[in-house]
Amino acid sequence: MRGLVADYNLGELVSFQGISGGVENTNYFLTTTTGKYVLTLFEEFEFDEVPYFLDVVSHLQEKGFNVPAALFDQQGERLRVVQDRPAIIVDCFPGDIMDGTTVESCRIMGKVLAQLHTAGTDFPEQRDSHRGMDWWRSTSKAIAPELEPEQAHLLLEQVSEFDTFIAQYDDQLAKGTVHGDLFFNNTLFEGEQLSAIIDFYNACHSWLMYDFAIVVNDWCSDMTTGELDMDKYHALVNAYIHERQPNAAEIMAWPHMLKIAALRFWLSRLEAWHGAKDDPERLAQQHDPKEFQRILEARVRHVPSLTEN
Ligand SMILES: Nc1ncnc2c1ncn2[C@@H]1O[C@H](COP(=O)(O)OP(=O)(O)OP(=O)(O)O)[C@@H](O)[C@H]1O
Ligand SMILES: N[C@@H](CCO)C(=O)O
Repeated sequence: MRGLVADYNLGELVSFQGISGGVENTNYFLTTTTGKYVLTLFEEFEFDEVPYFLDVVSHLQEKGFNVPAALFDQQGERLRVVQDRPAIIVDCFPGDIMDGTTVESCRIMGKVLAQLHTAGTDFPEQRDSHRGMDWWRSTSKAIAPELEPEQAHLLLEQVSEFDTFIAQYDDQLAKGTVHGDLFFNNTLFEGEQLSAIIDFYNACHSWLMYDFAIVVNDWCSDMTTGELDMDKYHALVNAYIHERQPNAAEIMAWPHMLKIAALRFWLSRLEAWHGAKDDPERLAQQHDPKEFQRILEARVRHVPSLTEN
């Protein structure tokens, strides 16, 4: 670690500490004589896949967002290899992960999400999601036999319903560069102020309404029931719409996007859960798939309108 830090213009290493929060990458807080930083080792991507994500973040940083762009070492490299993994160092932002969302934080997120979507539309690179349509079609077929019949039916039925919808309306829905995983635990707040958005490693070129739905499902749902907290929902949705008005097809797509966004995280959690089931230590670190099963079931029962708030 001392040798790595010495390759950057960050002064000398004082201390470092592993971060236990994440599930996808390996992260460390670094304290040096010039400040605090975060080292990320990418566990899911090979070296050549990482530059896209670094370019997304630097594009958004240039547009004024508080996002963690990779720092350059003394050779002018921002992507390194550490312990055989691609690795970067970024600034450590002030603020904390909230224990839960509030109506006010939802309002802030709605506004900033619409601004992020607008800022991402002129990003020149396009990358399909590695957890997009192809992935959920094949993974749902692979996971379904492991589920109770009722759950398997829900999963396969929803994938098929979305296929039918998107075949007809895809070209009418705005696409752009989106975060893809903007859960509240990927934001830092200092009091009521949003101080940073982190973890852009699910960024991709996709439907803006899909990204909007990912955010609403996580920020506005009661995780124990899956139901929406309507005060949070109105705050987030109204703030978004105030900044970026969805077109008629996007408004019609809203229930489909909320359902498929819930399914995507139900499925990724199921996949991770099944992958870890023989290793109790890894299993204990996994997010609970049931939370997103309940959110999907709640969205199948009812989706509030996007516009009549
Ligand atoms: N630039 C940063 N500034 C401050 N804290 C950070 C920064 N990057 C990461 N962290 C801290 O590290 C934690 C894990 O980071 P991150 O969410 O990127 O990991 P991850 O493995 O991708 O997590 P997950 O997959 O669960 O979303 C964050 O919750 C946050 O506490
Ligand atoms: N936000 C994801 C984990 C990281 O991709 C989840 O909660 O399932």
